[in-house]
Amino acid sequence: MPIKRNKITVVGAGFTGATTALMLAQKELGNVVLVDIPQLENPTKGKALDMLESTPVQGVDANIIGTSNYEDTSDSDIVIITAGVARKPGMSRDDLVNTNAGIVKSVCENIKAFSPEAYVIILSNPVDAMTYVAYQTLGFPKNRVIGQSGVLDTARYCTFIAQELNVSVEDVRGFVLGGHGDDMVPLVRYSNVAGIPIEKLIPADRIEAIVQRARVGGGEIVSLLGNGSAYYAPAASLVQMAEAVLKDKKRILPVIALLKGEYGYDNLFMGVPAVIGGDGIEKIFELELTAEEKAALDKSAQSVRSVIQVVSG
Ligand SMILES: NC(=O)C1=CN([C@@H]2O[C@H](COP(=O)(O)OP(=O)(O)OC[C@H]3O[C@@H](n4cnc5c(N)ncnc54)[C@H](O)[C@@H]3O)[C@@H](O)[C@H]2O)C=CC1
Ligand SMILES: O=C([O-])CC(=O)C(=O)O
Repeated sequence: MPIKRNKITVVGAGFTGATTALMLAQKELGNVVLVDIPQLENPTKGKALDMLESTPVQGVDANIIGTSNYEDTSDSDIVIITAGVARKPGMSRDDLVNTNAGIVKSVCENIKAFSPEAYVIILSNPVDAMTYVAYQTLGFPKNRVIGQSGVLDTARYCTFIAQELNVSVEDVRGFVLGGHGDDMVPLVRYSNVAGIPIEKLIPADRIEAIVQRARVGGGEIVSLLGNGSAYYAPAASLVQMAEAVLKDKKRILPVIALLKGEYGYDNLFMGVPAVIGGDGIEKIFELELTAEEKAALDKSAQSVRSVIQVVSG
């Protein structure tokens, strides 16, 4: 059998979807199929063709097509779901729940029919609840249904730490647990710069300010943009997750996973550190938490549960 390029479908050709498609191609991770609704078929084809025409300049080999026909997505290795509405200033991610649940459900019915073996990565908000909707609709095993929140939240947190210390982002390690809402839990105790705990480098009041800014980092961008939400850092996060699966990298990334007792939660989708490799979510890492950290995580879990309740009827 000849070796073939990976096939990656990106559903939703808006800001996050189009940016993700371009970044996937730029990293030569595979051929990309960009899907949007039939009413936007021509603009979707146009975006894909424009991206394709950038490949000779960049010296990368990746086919990119735009479509509204799921037959074109058949047998994708990975499907990334960005379809749905984005929030505007004054809205919370949870305000999108009913509209986006309908969209994610219909998208997943098509994925199930055309790419039954795919690994599926969900971005649409409120993303913890949308990962639940995807899991319910797809009926795929839990290792193949992965939500994106923690890679982005951690990237924001690490950006602010690097800015504070004026050091390379490459040397900053931190991560964020919990739901993708304003009560997410950046774990200060497990954050370091070149192995040095940040508590030894940054005063407590500045750490608290950084944690708070990371928690509302999505809202900061929404306020600045005025009509939509972040897309460059979210797309980069999706690409890192897809790359970890496609190259079986076994990266430890914070992802939204179905918890079956881990951290004391049962049947809840929420952000936790996990090994991401060729079989999707291969292992969830459980960390010891202080009483204060666990209380913060319980609060975040409660927020996620209440949104999931809206869509679970
Ligand atoms: N989890 C996370 O960290 C993040 C989540 N998001 C979420 O991602 C979603 C997309 O954001 P943007 O790309 O900025 O929005 P956008 O409005 O630019 O693009 C969304 C696209 O989805 C398409 N769409 C709607 N229904 C569809 C369907 N049934 N099938 C295929 N395509 C469909 C729309 O036509 C539109 O082109 C939003 O829900 C946003 O809140 C955005 C950034 C980060
Ligand atoms: O804030 C939003 O609505 C989009 C998002 O999830 C983020 O950028 O973190």
